[in-house]
Amino acid sequence: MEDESGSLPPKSDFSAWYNDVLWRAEIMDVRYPVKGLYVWFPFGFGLRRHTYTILRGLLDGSGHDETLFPLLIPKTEFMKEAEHIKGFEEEVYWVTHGGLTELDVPLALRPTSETAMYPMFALWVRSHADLPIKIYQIVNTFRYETKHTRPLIRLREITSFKEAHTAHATWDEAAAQVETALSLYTQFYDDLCIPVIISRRPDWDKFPGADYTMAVDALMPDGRTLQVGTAHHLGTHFSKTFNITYEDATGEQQFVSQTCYGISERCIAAAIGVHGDDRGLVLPPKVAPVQVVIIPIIMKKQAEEVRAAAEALKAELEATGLRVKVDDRELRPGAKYYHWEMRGVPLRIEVGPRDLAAGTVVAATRDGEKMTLLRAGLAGEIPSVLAAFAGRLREQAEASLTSRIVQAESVDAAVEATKTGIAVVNWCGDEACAEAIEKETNASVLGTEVRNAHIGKSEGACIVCGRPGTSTVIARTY
Ligand SMILES: Nc1ncnc2c1ncn2[C@@H]1O[C@H](COS(=O)(=O)NC(=O)[C@@H](N)CS)[C@@H](O)[C@H]1O
Ligand SMILES: [Zn+2]
Repeated sequence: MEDESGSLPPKSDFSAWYNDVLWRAEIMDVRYPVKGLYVWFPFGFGLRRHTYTILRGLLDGSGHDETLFPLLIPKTEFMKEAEHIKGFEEEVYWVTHGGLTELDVPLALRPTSETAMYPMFALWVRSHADLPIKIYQIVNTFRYETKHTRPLIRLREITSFKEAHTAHATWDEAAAQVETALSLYTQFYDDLCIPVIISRRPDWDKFPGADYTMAVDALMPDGRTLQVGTAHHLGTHFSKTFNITYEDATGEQQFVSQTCYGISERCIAAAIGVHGDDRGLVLPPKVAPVQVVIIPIIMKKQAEEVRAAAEALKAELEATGLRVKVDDRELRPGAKYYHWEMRGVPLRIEVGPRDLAAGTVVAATRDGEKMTLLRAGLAGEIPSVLAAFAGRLREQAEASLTSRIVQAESVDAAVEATKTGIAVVNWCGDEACAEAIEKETNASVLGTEVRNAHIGKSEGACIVCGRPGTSTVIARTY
């Protein structure tokens, strides 16, 4: 499937680079004959698997139980929560027939699973002792997106939709769970070496049926932000609709308070976009399908010894849990370097006759650090080499984000700042002022109550009307 002809566009031409690298690094095959649906190549599927292993570990480690609900939702349930319907009625796919038989109740393909899960929550929750519920599932969901679809970014079948849903005795407990979700997401993106900005979405952008929405945004190389996660406080909107109640200590029936929080394969789009370079992917070691590639330098003499040494090293590194490949194809080394750099392999180790004689190897990390390492005890060195590489990825991404966050004291300054990144402005919270800002900047109000080490909690006059405002992030978005 590899297409060596021609070269990858420069990353500065991000849209072309992104589409091309998904093909050349064998992540996704976009030729599937349904708009917004794409095929995972095996290498890409490995990247997905390692990424979601981290996410599962964080969820399981913070008291969530993984589960699985049906894909099909009866229209009777789907149509129960008014705001939810309004928010999704233009996006939901309907199944109307089973074979030649028309269904008496049309079935929705889940766009998200509130209306599949919450009728069951009503059966599960009787007393206080049944709370909290903290479950998640990693499933495919379907949204008839009318905006420009893009692999990993805006899909009609979201293949890797991690949705968590919780139920609590009180509103405050649910609010605390939203905070837990946000710190879990921050840890997850830190594992991917991706810095994020967390903010509270304006009310017109919150999840349909939620009290409020907290969002996690990453900044992509083209200066647009990508919403890579959200956490919603649902209050009692859904528990009132689906009658999810528990008997409290006084014997009163109380509606539960709920949250839900989701991440899709956009997390992989962010890892590809934020870290990639002109030679292809640059993958954080924790998620790289191949963490170390060994290149035997085959010469006439000692060819067999070199091959054997490469295989022995592979076995030794795999024994420590690393994902290792030996590339002994009949290709010149440069072609091999190109192949694995395209696939973002964090560490390359060259083994040749000179190395055998010297008892060393030449190692190169994907960001260009070259070093000669002792062959003896090499396996013990790799984790720190990879950790240092991940640290450099994190620093570079952090620097790239902060260099594109600009405090803007006026609408004109916000127009300039949002051409390349994120403007931080004071906004009074009035929708009319937001519309004025969005119109002038051709960007969006991402949110308020901003949480990011580099963005202060400034207060000051709204840049439109002059009334008291608070710091708000503005950016062009996907
Ligand atoms: N069409 C899409 N393609 C890829 N990812 C998407 C798409 N729509 C939403 N997402 C991602 O999925 C996340 C969760 O979606 S959501 O609508 O905000 N929230 C929910 O559906 C809630 N039920 C929480 S699970 C979003 O933050 C966004 O990162
Ligand atoms: Zn204002």
